[in-house]
Amino acid sequence: MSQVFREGLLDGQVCIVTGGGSGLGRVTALELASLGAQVIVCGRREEPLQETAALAPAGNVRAATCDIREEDQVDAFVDGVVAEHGRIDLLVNNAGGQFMVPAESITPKGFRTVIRLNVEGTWLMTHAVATKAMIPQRGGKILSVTLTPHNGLPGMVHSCAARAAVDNMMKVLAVEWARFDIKLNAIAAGMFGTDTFLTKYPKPIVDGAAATVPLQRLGRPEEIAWLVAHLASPAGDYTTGSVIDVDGGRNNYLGTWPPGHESDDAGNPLAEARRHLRTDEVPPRAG
Ligand SMILES: CCCCC/C=C/C(=O)SCCNC(=O)CCNC(=O)[C@H](O)C(C)(C)COP(=O)(O)OP(=O)(O)OC[C@H]1O[C@@H](n2cnc3c(N)ncnc32)[C@H](O)[C@@H]1OP(=O)(O)O
Ligand SMILES: NC(=O)C1=CN([C@@H]2O[C@H](COP(=O)(O)OP(=O)(O)OC[C@H]3O[C@@H](n4cnc5c(N)ncnc54)[C@H](OP(=O)(O)O)[C@@H]3O)[C@@H](O)[C@H]2O)C=CC1
Repeated sequence: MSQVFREGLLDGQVCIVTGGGSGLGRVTALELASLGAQVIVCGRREEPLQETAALAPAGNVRAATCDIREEDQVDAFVDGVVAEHGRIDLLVNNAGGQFMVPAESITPKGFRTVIRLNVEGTWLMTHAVATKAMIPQRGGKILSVTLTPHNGLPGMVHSCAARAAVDNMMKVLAVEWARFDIKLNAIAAGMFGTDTFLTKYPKPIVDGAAATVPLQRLGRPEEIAWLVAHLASPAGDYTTGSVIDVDGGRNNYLGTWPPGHESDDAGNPLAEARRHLRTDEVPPRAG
């Protein structure tokens, strides 16, 4: 049962969540399912997908393997969903990722790997779902999980380039496909305490991550899932072409306010002394 939304909010919707076998994708798939949607999760590995399906009490999550980088697999997967359910209401492009290394150490193959997964994989899924289901049925929603801060993450130049491309892909398609009533948005995630996030990156970076967020904590996966559910519901019907940051404020400032050297002894932000104008200093009225 959802902690936020009413039961049955998404009854009848058919939703795909890529990368639904773990982390943000799993929690999102289960939230959509708890609201009555039929959810199909895909990823490369069968086992974690089946685990997600088993976690849905109503049995309305189905698992299917699909590597989003492979055109044939994407076509077969989307054809299968349309054959079984007749329509697709929501695609969540959540599958993605990268490795963190300094730019000068990234090989051409490494750069291509990340671009191929995040840009081409997202495009293949988006194009297949649109052409096979949403354009013919005249409607649907596509959400792509990307990254903040938008001015870039050192150590992840490939992924930052890729996610900026996806942000823009959603914006352009929101204009082109408005004539088919397809809404597309990006959800730019900050840092969320998923198993991969907590184990993949160097420990000092993970340990120090919350301190770089104005709200001083990592995101909780359900905070992505709730936004997806909101946008999937009628509350999201007028939102398209947006990049929505869910990052505890991190896109706007890399840290808390005030930083140590800009605070007084009590930790309050420094402020200039208020200047009181004398009456003979008041500027004359214009005109
Ligand atoms: C701390 C700030 C975090 C900011 C917020 C972001 C958080 C997150 O996104 S958390 C969730 C992340 N989840 C993932 O990244 C999961 C998906 N990722 C992957 O599957 C891999 O990381 C992938 C993107 C590299 C793709 O894997 P795969 O297709 O299996 O690719 P290979 O492992 O075969 O590697 C191909 C190629 O890429 C280069 N490479 C891979 N890893 C590294 C590395 N650690 N350092 C340098 N280069 C790497 C390399 O060129 C590989 O080819 P070979 O050298 O021939 O192996
Ligand atoms: N956690 C965080 O702090 C943040 C995460 N993000 C992004 O959010 C998304 C989810 O992240 P998170 O849950 O933390 O990470 P996970 O590593 O848990 O999720 C990635 C998922 O994508 C799947 N996947 C990877 N490659 C492919 C592929 N070629 N085809 C199909 N599925 C694939 C994986 O399954 P399998 O290996 O079985 O294929 C896995 O389930 C990712 O795009 C991530 O980069 C963005 C910002 C912050």
